[in-house]
Amino acid sequence: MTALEVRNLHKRYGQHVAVEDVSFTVEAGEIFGIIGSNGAGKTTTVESIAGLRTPDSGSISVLGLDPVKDRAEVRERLGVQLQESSLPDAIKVAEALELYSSFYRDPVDWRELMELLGLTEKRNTRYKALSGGQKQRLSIALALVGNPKVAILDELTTGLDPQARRDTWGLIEQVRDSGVTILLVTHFMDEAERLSDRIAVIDGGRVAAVDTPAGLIAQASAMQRVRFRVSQPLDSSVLTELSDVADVEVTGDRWLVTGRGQLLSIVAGALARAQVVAQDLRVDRRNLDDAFVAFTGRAPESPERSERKAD
Ligand SMILES: Nc1ncnc2c1ncn2[C@@H]1O[C@H](COP(=O)(O)OP(=O)(O)OP(=O)(O)O)[C@@H](O)[C@H]1O
Repeated sequence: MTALEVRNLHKRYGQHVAVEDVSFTVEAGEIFGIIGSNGAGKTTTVESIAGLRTPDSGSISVLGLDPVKDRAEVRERLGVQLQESSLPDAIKVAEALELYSSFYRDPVDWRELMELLGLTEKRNTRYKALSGGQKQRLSIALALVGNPKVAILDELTTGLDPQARRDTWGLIEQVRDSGVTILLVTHFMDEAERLSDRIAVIDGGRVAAVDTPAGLIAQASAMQRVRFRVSQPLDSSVLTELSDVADVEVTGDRWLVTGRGQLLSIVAGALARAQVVAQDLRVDRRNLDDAFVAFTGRAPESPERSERKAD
């Protein structure tokens, strides 16, 4: 079943085109990642889905509803955690959750949610006194308190330390397993790769690619690299004459073979036939960072650069 459908979305601010042409479909129960550099158009896209911005053209369907025409119904079914929450400094954790739950027809038990997100101990703490990680967890709780079928999480772990990021990922998987479809906006490749069932790469207001993390990596890196060391002489023609091998580099006793297909077993077979024992034989693992560079021509941002202490 389709949970979200975006077709030919276009949005400009004055003369500046923020979203040129974005289309994708999210199936119910998926974690669907949206990755892209700063200014790629991610937030404009998800805020249009949430009905917070009105597209200039294109269509959006959220569980069969139009976010602009059916705003009230969409609000009931869609939970949104945006980049910056705008809670008053003086509001306490429990007050915020109780207040937000009163906005919905069929909210979850906010006390259970507070417990699930590890905030019960902080129930009487004012918003301004929470740490970065606690504020983040509260904003996730507020996005989920209305018992949504679909949740939008924008820059989920920006500013969290590595442990808090991993804890948050575990939590999001739990939320997905409870049946909520999740649209996850991030510019962190490790987060997108770890959590997403499928990912859209957005670049310059357009969708550059949509696939599973493994599919994106495979699309972007047809070439593989195999490394090994040898302690005895080896004639490079043993490898260069293989049809799947594109290049062989030798530095001292270190060999680097670039090629296609099942390169590791092809190289291992050739070495065995030449009766050469290779040490440290390994294939370079390609990751989503490599795929991102291939699709956008830009390096992804690293989490460390935007990290601040969380708890
Ligand atoms: N309200 C606005 N008025 C004018 N320009 C805007 C507005 N909102 C966004 N933009 C511009 O539109 C482009 C897309 O912005 P958007 O926030 O959608 O990108 P993003 O991919 O979410 O970026 P980031 O990762 O930095 O949040 C950017 O160039 C941005 O400066």
